[in-house]
Amino acid sequence: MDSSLILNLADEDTPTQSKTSGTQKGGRWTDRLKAKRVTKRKSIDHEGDQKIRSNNGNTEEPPSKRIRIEHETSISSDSKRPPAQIISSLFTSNPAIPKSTTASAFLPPLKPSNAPSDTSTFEGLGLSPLIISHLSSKMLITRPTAIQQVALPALMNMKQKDAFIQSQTGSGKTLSFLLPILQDLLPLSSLSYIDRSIGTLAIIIAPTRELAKQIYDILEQLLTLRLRPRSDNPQETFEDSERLTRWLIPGLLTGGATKTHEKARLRKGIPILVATPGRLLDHLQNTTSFNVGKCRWLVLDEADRLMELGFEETIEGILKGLNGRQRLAIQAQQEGTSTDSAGWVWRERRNILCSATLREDVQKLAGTTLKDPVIIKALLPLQSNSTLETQDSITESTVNLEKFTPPSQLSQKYAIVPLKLRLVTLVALLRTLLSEASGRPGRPAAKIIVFFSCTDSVDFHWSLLTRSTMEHGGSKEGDSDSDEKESDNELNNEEVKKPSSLLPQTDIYRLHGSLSLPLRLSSLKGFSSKPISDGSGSNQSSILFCTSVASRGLDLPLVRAVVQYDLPTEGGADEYVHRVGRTARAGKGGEAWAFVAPNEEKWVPWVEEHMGNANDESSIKLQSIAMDAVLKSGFGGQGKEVEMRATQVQLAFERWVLRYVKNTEMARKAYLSHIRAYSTHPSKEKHIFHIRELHLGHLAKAFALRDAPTAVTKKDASKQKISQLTSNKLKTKSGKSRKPSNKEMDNAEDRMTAVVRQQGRLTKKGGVLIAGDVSEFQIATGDALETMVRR
Ligand SMILES: Nc1ncnc2c1ncn2[C@@H]1O[C@H](COP(=O)(O)OP(=O)(O)OP(=O)(O)O)[C@@H](O)[C@H]1O
Repeated sequence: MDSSLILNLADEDTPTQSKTSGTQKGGRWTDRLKAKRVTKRKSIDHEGDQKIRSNNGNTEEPPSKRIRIEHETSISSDSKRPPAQIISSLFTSNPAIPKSTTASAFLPPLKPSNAPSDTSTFEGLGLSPLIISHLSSKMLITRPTAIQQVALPALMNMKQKDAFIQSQTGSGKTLSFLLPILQDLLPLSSLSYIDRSIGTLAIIIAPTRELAKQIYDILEQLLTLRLRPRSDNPQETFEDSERLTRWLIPGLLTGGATKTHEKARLRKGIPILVATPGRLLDHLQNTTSFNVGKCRWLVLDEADRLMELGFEETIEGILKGLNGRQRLAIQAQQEGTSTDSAGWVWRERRNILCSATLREDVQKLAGTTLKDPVIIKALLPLQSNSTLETQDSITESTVNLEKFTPPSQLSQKYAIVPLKLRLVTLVALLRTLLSEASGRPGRPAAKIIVFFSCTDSVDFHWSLLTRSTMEHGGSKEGDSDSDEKESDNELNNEEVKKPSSLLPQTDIYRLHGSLSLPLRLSSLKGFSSKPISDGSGSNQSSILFCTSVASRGLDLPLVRAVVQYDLPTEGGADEYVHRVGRTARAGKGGEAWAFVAPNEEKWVPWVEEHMGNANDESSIKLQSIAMDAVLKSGFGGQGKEVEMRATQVQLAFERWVLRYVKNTEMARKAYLSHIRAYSTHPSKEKHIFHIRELHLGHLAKAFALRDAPTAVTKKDASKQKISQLTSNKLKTKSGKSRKPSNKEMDNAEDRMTAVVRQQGRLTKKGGVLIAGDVSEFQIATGDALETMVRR
């Protein structure tokens, strides 16, 4: 084996001091290198004990030193010398978990705040019987939610003006505006000349393509509406009757199709249009056949997101375009040059803004878009004496009246997890959440969403969990090199779904903004589709790994839990509420989990305070769950066995990362991107999330790296130039990348296992790791992890 192979892995845990003390001046370079290695190994032996002391009264190294990782560590393929990687136990040298946050009392879920009403009916609100019957027979919607109770009468009253709808996540805002639009347009079906060439009568703007598609799908469902049979023929069924909504063609303008294709559709006429802002403005400016002169409704959905994405000017352009075209259309009719609208009743366009929050920027948008708006919102929590209200203007008191809160039935939990243990705790938590759903006949399979900080982290964790196994090689395709080509192991950009052997009967999907639109849509469709039975009576569960791209507005049915593995870097507490709002929708139950590092514990009271009033008895509280309990329920076993199993899982991940250079590079890229994302927390959150507080060596473990991968200096980190730093690879002398040998990997693992065993944390019987109580662990497959936990 080539003894000149160099692993350019940096070691953040070795004090800079040790580098200097181990520096031998003069002599041959090989001697200098040997001296450096000896110093290095010594420092590794004391890793953890010297660097970051535990909470037993010992001090921690100042944060500024922690992020200085400056020297390279060499690795020799000489079997007598263990590779100089950091081989640390997962369970030592972790910062203390504050006692107050190890576990808190069970908080019983409250009455749902976004559920359909028990008492109110759609009939009572004045909705057409035709629409009511369609809602109940085709969409299984029988009673209105709180926001629908107040929005429908207000919006169906044509004397009312522009409106602002504000309500919790999952409370049914979409139907609050779609139903009044439908009720308004339906009577036009009886006009003799009506067909799709009437042009666009209603436009709904959504900030992203996914949201636009979701609204379009609901609209399509609504527009399959049929009128009652008009003939006396008893043979004719409701289904056979003429569909008088046939002219009400829904359309989607998101830039997904070619412009020529979109233009052709617009020329034919699209009476109800769902669009993203940029594409809509483009057609308003450039497509002369786009007939919007008679447009009666304009809805801006997810207004807060529209503002965050910088669409303010685009929306101003859209308003100008619509107003201009309407003026021209009226003028043409007055001058008798228009023939398509004889008898048409012109009506001023009604503008509606929907948002879960009424922040300053949303108020600004309301100011430019809405004329004397009425505020429509449901005061929550919805109790028998609660009020539903409309107000005549947006005032300061309106804005401050309520904080943006998640649905009250949502169970919100958090666990304080040291950085080194994040990865294994995530696996344990997912296994627990899945196990609660599996194996129980009649229960639907679990759907879980996991949020990561950035695209690279999503891709890395997706690859890691879907390709690694507990088999010795750590890689799915097999143990020997011949079984698996490195190229097969690369991330395939066309793939969004894969099963995971660590999470039985589960497909993992991924979603982020760097995927193409068709892939994003197919990922969402796959994740939210009905679970397929595997023939044994149990259903396939699904997990979605995603960035914040999935936090707003997406209505993914029956999501059982939302896990915020990385807390939001943008959008503060509101973003947290949007993310958790992907579960507990329309009165259903749900769980939200947040991973909090020990140094981030101030986040908990901070987010609680932002969601509710601290002095109020009914203020929102997050329940603390001890990390040990999560590990135990995920991996099973008693006492130290839990730690042993977690260690085995971590080792499997590390093996996979080391197996191919591509894997290592993916892990490093994700690690660096994560640090970069972490550094973007706004300054007002720096007292909670400061990059100086990140222990980079421990964080590396969370990316299954045995070392912090690069020479990250404090200066560089703060300047966010991390990505530009040299990436570390196993290199040959000639500079070519190579993967570590099996021996190198085994040596590293033996040392890690030895560290754990020395501390009395690992027991071995006949070479087999022992497990305790099997019944704790409910998932069963033929995988090695299951075999291990069942022993
Ligand atoms: N009256 C109702 N009864 C039962 N389910 C309903 C009712 N109205 C809406 N829903 C369902 O509730 C879910 C959430 O609706 P919707 O997506 O409109 O919520 P939202 O308030 O817009 O949420 P977000 O703020 O997260 O975008 C959807 O699956 C929808 O079909």
